[in-house]
Amino acid sequence: MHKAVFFSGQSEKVAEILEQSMPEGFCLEVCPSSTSDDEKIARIEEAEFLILHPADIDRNVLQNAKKLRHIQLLTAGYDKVDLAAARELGMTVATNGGTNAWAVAEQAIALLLCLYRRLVQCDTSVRAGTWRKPVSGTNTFEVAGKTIGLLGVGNIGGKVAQRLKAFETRIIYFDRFKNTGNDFDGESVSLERLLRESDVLSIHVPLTDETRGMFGAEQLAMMKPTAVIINTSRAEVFDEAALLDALRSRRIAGAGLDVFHREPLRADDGLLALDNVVLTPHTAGHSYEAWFRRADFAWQNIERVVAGEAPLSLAR
Ligand SMILES: O=CC(=O)O
Repeated sequence: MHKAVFFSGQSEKVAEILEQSMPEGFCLEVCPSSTSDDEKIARIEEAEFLILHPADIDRNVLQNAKKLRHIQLLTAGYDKVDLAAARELGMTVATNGGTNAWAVAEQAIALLLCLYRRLVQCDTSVRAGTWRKPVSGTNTFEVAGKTIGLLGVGNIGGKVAQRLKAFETRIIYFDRFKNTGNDFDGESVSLERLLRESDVLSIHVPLTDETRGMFGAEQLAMMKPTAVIINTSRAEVFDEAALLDALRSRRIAGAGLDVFHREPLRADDGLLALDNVVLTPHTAGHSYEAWFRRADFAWQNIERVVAGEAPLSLAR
C-alpha cells in the first residue's frame, strides 16, 4: 500500500473527491494545512506522496519526510514550495497540469466584463434604489475591437486567447517560453509592445525569480491611460506601490484582481478605496469541475512515479 498525505486548506468535499478518485493500492490521509510543522512532520513520516492545496511547504518539513518521493500540487502556482530543498532531497514536484485552466480563464474574462460593463456598480445601484447612477452609459465599454495583451500563453493564457477571440478582439502576447500549447490566433510581440499596445493586459505567468516585480512604475508608464489590467496569477508580478499609484492616479483605467500581496486583503489596503477595481478573493482557479480534473491528474501522476516514469508538468 502506497501512502499519500493531503495537506488541505480546502473544504471536506475536495478531500472526498480526491478519495473517490484514488486508485487501488493507495491510502490517503487528509490533514489541515494550517496544522503545525511538528504535526505535518509526524503525518508525512511514512508517506511516499504529498498532495498540496494550498501549495505551501518548506525545508523544515521536507527534510523529515524520509520516504517522500513526489509532491503533487493541486495548484498551477508553485511559488511557496521550497523547490531547491525538494530537489536536494530527491523529490519531484509537479503542478496541476493545467487542470484548473478553464476556471481561471473564465474568471479572467469575467473580471474584464465586470470592469468594462461596471457590473458591481450596476448591482449596487439597483439595490440602493438609485437605478443607473453612477453608471452613465458612456462609462461602460465593449471588449469587441480591443487589443488583448497576454503575459504568458501556457495552459491558462492560451484558453483566455481562444475565448476572447470570439469577442472580436486582436490578441498579442509575450511568453519567454513560447509555450503555445493551446492553438490560438495571436501575434508574439516584445514586452514593450505588449505594454504599449494592450487595451487589456492579462497576466498568466507563474511567480518565479524572473517574473517577480516584472512590472513597476516604468512599465506601467508605458501603458495606455485607457488600459486595464487583469491579474489572476500572482500579485508579486507587480510592484505593489506602483500598481496602486497607477490606479489611484488613473494613470491606467482600472484593474480586475484575484490575487494580492497580502491575502486575505487587509481592511486598510489602498485598493479597497478605489472605484476602478474589481476584487475577488483568490478564487479564479476554483470550480466544482476543476477539482475532479485536478484529482484525476494528481493520481495519474502519482501512478507514473510508482511505475518508474517521470511525472508530468514538473515545476521548474
Ligand atoms: O492560485 C492558484 C493556483 O496556483 O492554482
